[in-house]
Amino acid sequence: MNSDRDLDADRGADDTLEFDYQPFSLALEEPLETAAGPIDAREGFLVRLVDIDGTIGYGEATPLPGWTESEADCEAALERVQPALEEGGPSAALEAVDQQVAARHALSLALADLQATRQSTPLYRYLGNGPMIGRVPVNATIGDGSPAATSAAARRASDRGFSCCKLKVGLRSLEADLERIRETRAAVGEEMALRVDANEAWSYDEAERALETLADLDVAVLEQPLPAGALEGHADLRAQQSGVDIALDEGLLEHGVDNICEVGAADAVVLKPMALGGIDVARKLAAWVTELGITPIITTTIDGVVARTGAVHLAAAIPDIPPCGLATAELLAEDLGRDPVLLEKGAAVVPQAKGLGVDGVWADE
Ligand SMILES: O=C(O)CCC(=O)C1=CC=C[C@@H](O)[C@@H]1C(=O)O
Ligand SMILES: [Mg+2]
Repeated sequence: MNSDRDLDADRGADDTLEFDYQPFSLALEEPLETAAGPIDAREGFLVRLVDIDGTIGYGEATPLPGWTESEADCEAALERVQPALEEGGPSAALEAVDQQVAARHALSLALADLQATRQSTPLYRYLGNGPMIGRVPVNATIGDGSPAATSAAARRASDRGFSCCKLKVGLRSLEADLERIRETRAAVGEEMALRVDANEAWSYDEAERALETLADLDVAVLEQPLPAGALEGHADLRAQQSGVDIALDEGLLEHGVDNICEVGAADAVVLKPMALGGIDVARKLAAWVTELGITPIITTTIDGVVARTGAVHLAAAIPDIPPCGLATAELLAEDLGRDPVLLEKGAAVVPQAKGLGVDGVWADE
């Protein structure tokens, strides 16, 4: 990717970058029930960089307990950005927030949006220098609920053209979850790709038992069945060769790519740019795991329009990306501004305007 070095090379113009941030709070339509607890609102900070010509770059930090630094640590990191920019430019500012992934995500996204906007190129092309991409495939995200509610939600997704659904499991007994998946498969037919995400809730025995039924029900991916620490356990599940891919999400944050590869713990990894420190970090990880034969899946942490759109551009910069967890706008009851990403037949239509393609989000604009 072009990097903040481009901006540093432009120093002069960038000596006068102005950084600012605004807090926000977004309610969800209804809580997303996960095995790690419900997510009912998302609080964070919208950030903005303005250069001497008035060109703007937006970023978003939406900390999520368990996944990123706390809101207080995030805000403290954002406070360090302006002085660091004045001292040493964009690289120094990124270094000042290096240990706070949500804050770094916000700043690096604002820098990338600014630079892509200056180059009059959509963010995904600035990131990847690749071909024009019109759309990226996305999955519907379905929280815990009764078998009837789960299968009805999957059916609605199918009617809207989604060809992949991810179901949250792990809040009820294994048998009850398997019943939900059985009913869902019956409701959507065999064309729909199904994934399940247990958010670390299962024991090894439960996961092993589950795999047999999941394979019978043609579930494509089982995400984070065991606690993040259980690297060998995930490797053992993979060794069963059930036909169901094992994906690591929390486990990637805990162990990193090298350790996962060493023991062969994953067929796929879930990359949440806002929990990894930025779309630049996530993109490098995606390229690295692809080389190693592991599939990257891009998702959000149920964020506002700025971070979500950044994740769509990231997915568009990755060749042959499988369905990604990017259809999360509809889980929110409100947003920071107009969504430039249309969802059409199970795909996100990638904005082709310059930069992120997000505007009108700053409170006094
Ligand atoms: O991947 C998706 O379909 C949407 C994002 C998603 O599922 C998650 C977002 C935030 C927190 C988590 O509970 C969850 C996940 O574990 O992947
Ligand atoms: Mg997950």
